[in-house]
Amino acid sequence: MIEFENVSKSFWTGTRRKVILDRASFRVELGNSLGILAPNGAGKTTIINMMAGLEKPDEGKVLRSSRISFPLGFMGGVVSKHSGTENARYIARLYGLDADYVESFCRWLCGIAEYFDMPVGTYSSGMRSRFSFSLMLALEFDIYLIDEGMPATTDVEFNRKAGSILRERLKNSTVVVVSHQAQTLEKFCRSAAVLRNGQLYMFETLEEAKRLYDYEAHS
Ligand SMILES: Nc1ncnc2c1ncn2[C@@H]1O[C@H](COP(=O)(O)OP(=O)(O)OP(=O)(O)O)[C@@H](O)[C@H]1O
Repeated sequence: MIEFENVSKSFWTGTRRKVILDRASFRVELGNSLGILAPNGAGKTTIINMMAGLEKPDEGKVLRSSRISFPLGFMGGVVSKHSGTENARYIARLYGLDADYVESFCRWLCGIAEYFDMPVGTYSSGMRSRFSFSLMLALEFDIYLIDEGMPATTDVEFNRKAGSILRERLKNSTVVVVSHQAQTLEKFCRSAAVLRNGQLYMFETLEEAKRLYDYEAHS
């Protein structure tokens, strides 16, 4: 579970304070995949980073009691001068997993041929996206964090393979997806929330969340 307890977060832009969350409290429960709808710049990435523990709230607490992934696309743990193989094996060991399995799973899924043995710094942005998505799916988490603002892959075959593995994984785990469009959430999420005026409004269904989101967009 991830629980936000009275969390406030804002950024000072030099002229004003940009509020992302204002004493917001909500929970992500295991087994209830959540989609968060918010317009661009509202703070989707910041919230995902707080869930992952990469960013701290200004006030309040973020309680994390499950195995929570790094955000999809996050390359913080990946060393550019090392190859895909070396990174996959190193990260497998960090998570206490079988390095042979993680390496071969990533090699198979990301489909970047000989580049898997080349330094990650030489990868194109599409290759990097495929590598980080593959790595995330090779590790086992209870909650997967996906920021659709991250570079998406344009490789149709990869998207199909990775999408079906993610859907399979979601039978036993939970996902949090943030997006500015409801369509992205439809595939993965049962419930949904709308980020608005520093609060996260939770709904049981995506339909209900869409109603508030569309109303906001047109008012
Ligand atoms: N370190 C920072 N200092 C100042 N402002 C910041 C900082 N980080 C983010 N912001 C601002 O906070 C707001 C929310 O940023 P965030 O990246 O979380 O939004 P987002 O909803 O993910 O945006 P997008 O959909 O465009 O990716 C933006 O206006 C951004 O410019």
